[in-house]
Amino acid sequence: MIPVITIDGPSGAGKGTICQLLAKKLGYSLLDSGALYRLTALAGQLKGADLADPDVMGKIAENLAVEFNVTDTGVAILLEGKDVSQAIRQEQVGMDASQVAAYPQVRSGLLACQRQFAKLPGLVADGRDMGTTVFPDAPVKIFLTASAEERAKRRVLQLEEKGETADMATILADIELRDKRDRERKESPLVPAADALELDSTSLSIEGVLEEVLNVVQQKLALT
Ligand SMILES: Nc1ncnc2c1ncn2[C@@H]1O[C@H](COP(=O)(O)OP(=O)(O)OP(=O)(O)O)[C@@H](O)[C@H]1O
Ligand SMILES: Nc1ccn([C@@H]2O[C@H](COP(=O)(O)O)[C@@H](O)[C@H]2O)c(=O)n1
Repeated sequence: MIPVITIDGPSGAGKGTICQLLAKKLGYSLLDSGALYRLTALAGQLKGADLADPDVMGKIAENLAVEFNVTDTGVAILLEGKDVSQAIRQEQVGMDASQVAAYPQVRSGLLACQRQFAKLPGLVADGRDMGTTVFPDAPVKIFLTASAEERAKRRVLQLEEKGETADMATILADIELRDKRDRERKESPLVPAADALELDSTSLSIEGVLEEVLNVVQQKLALT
């Protein structure tokens, strides 16, 4: 069986950061499922599609021409051959991704693509429904949270580090809207899997979270 570690949770909880560090440490592959929802939204925008049409967006999701190329500096994400690694990180693309992610047609359109990431020696999967829907049999499931205020603070710092201006009140409102959509949608809502370990990172450093996660992984997978 391929060992899959799922880390789900709301925006800005630190999933991406921890998943990257964990995958590197264990030599596992990495699935950034949020990138697939962002790519679907961006592909829709570039094609001039109606983002409010679930059937149209579902077809776009199912037929995404995407490549993840590992480079010395990180992962280059290509959409139809064009590097969109930066473009998909824009706040507006994140908001559009959160809109189209509520459509069952989009979620089912991305399922097979996500499951193809599971390869030996193992996979670290980052998202909202990794432990509940995409990899329900994963042996290690973590649900990573932090207060909305702390997550907004982290996002503001992250944007400022990239040289962008960020308004705390706007970012907090965006985070709360995304949380609401993710938690209240009918299809694969953001909820911890029954067998997930919940970890609140509000007052933990990145190193502190990684240490706790590694402890859980070592216990569950009996790694040395
Ligand atoms: N425990 C922590 N303490 C302080 N800052 C953190 C912590 N974890 C992550 N961060 C920082 O918070 C920001 C958001 O983290 P990250 O992108 O990993 O969150 P995420 O859960 O993947 O969000 P999203 O789902 O929206 O992509 C980053 O700048 C990251 O360095
Ligand atoms: N498994 C997932 C992953 C993401 N989403 C939605 O996509 C949006 C963008 O994700 P990021 O993690 O890159 O911020 C996010 O706001 C979710 O609405 C999802 O539904 N399921």
